[in-house]
Amino acid sequence: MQILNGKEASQSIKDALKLNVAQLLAEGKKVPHLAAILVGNNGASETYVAAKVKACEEVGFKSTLVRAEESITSLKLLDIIRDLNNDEDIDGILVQLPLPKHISEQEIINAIDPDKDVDGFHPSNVGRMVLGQPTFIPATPYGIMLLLEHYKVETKGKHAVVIGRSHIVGRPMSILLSGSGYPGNCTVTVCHSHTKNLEEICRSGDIIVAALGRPEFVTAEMVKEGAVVIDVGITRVVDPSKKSGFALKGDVDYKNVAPKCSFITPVPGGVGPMTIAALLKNTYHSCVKRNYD
Ligand SMILES: NC(=O)C1=CN([C@@H]2O[C@H](COP(=O)(O)OP(=O)(O)OC[C@H]3O[C@@H](n4cnc5c(N)ncnc54)[C@H](OP(=O)(O)O)[C@@H]3O)[C@@H](O)[C@H]2O)C=CC1
Ligand SMILES: Nc1nc(=O)c2c([nH]1)NC[C@@H]1CN(c3ccc(C(=O)N[C@@H](CCC(=O)O)C(=O)O)cc3)C=[N+]21
Repeated sequence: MQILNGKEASQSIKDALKLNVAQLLAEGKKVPHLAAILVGNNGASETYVAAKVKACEEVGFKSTLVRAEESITSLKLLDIIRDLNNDEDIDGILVQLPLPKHISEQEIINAIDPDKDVDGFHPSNVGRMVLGQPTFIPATPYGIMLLLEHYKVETKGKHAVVIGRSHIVGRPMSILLSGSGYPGNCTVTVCHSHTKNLEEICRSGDIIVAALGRPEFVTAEMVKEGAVVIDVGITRVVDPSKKSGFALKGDVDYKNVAPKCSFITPVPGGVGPMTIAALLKNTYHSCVKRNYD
């Protein structure tokens, strides 16, 4: 069993980006600039956005955090996005999800300039991804592809089972794994809450991507010997023994599943850090494409 260490792989991506930034500076060019919009004060969202801003600093990008009250109207939020779209220095715009219920996420995403949509959530970028055209790939599935590549995990001809069909993880993951080229060329089964015989389907998976958000859902009985298991899920569960007061749980029963795997991602330290590294890569490419291509 080998651990797919997202902390390590993301560090090597960040090291490469640092060199890219140094090169831009040496050529007297501007550095990549990411704007993150955080609405309300959801604890998990605060943590993730803080981690993204910190990662920007680490590699020498500029970052701007725009905070808005939970009660902000759609119109006001659209104003913020319009200003960021028009700001020439900004290369990437990210609206941290989920948004408060009174705001339509799709309406907000549609307003982001697709050339600055480093999350890859805009319909034009989703369309480009489906067609296999160069575009911003959503950070979590992109990070998983980079992780598979980093560890040279074989994917060609494998049966990949993706649990979850969300627009930010499961759906794009299934499209990327079924695409041609490496890592891809898988035969993909997408599972969701209406899937029958999910256990049986999982057992036939050479690769399992668990992205449903149910702690320890994937048990040892659902995993075949030698499988590759990617655990996307992160759920905070109350744990008084922890300093923070909570523990992070993946969608996989790691202790019992890991011994059966050829490769597995831990939580934390697996997909999470790769998501951030992928976002930085998208932001760098946006900067180069917008300014210097
Ligand atoms: N590590 C990282 O970087 C990231 C981690 N995450 C984590 O990944 C998890 C999933 O996130 P996200 O995709 O946004 O979640 P969503 O809640 O948007 O989607 C969950 C998906 O799982 C399906 N599902 C739910 N319960 C079951 C079940 N019992 N059996 C089969 N399928 C089920 C749902 O089906 P249906 O469509 O039928 O409702 C849905 O398609 C969460 O824990 C989240 O915190 C998310 C983003 C990034
Ligand atoms: N517009 C938008 N884009 C996103 O990419 C996006 C989003 N909204 N909403 C929520 C999800 C979640 N997400 C994570 C990012 C990093 C970690 C991460 O770094 N996790 C660490 C642990 C962090 C901790 O301590 O909580 C790890 O797994 O090691 C996790 C989850 C991005 N998302």
